[in-house]
Amino acid sequence: MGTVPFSAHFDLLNGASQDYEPTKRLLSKMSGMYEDAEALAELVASGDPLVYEFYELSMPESPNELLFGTSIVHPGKVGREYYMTKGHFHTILDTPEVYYCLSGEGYMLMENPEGEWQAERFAPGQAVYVPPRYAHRSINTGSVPLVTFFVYRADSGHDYGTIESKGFRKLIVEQDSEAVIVDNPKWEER
Ligand SMILES: O=P(O)(O)OC[C@H]1O[C@](O)(CO)[C@@H](O)[C@@H]1O
Ligand SMILES: [Fe+2]
Repeated sequence: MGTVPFSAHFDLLNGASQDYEPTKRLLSKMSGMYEDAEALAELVASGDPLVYEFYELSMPESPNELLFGTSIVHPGKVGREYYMTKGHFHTILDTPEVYYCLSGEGYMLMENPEGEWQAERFAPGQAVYVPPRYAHRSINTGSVPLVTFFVYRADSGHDYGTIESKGFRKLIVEQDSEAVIVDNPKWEER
């Protein structure tokens, strides 16, 4: 027996769902993921801000099912680096994902184990395809929440370990009031 048809509501502007509870990621849950450890410690000590949250459905972990929901990355920076998600590879590396931007602005930063990388722009109405094998991280470069709707194969799984230990090859930072993509100075060392 498979799942039964259903529908769910997600607000077009803020991504919130009346039907589900969000998972919240506070900055303290991301230590080591931003380049400026001192700025991170100060922010955590002065209130531990909410960096992002997501509404994700619970589905059977089957290749015949899809998982979907909304992701909300709040505006802000840690040092010069914009608020972002942890980012992950899928445990089943060959599974892709689609993100559709509902509101806000930013980037989807992607890289594969072969070292190819790309940053695709998020703006309302813009869909981003994350191909198989690409780690992905949403980054909010704007001043309002970045809201996206995502869909992926329900058995894909999340592999956070690689990104937690090595980071991404690139960072998106504010320089002269602009969002720019720079090399991650710590990437080679680890
Ligand atoms: O899993 P991360 O990297 O913390 O990012 C969260 C977002 O990515 C997803 O895992 C989907 O890829 C969602 O659950 C959530 O919106
Ligand atoms: Fe994903």
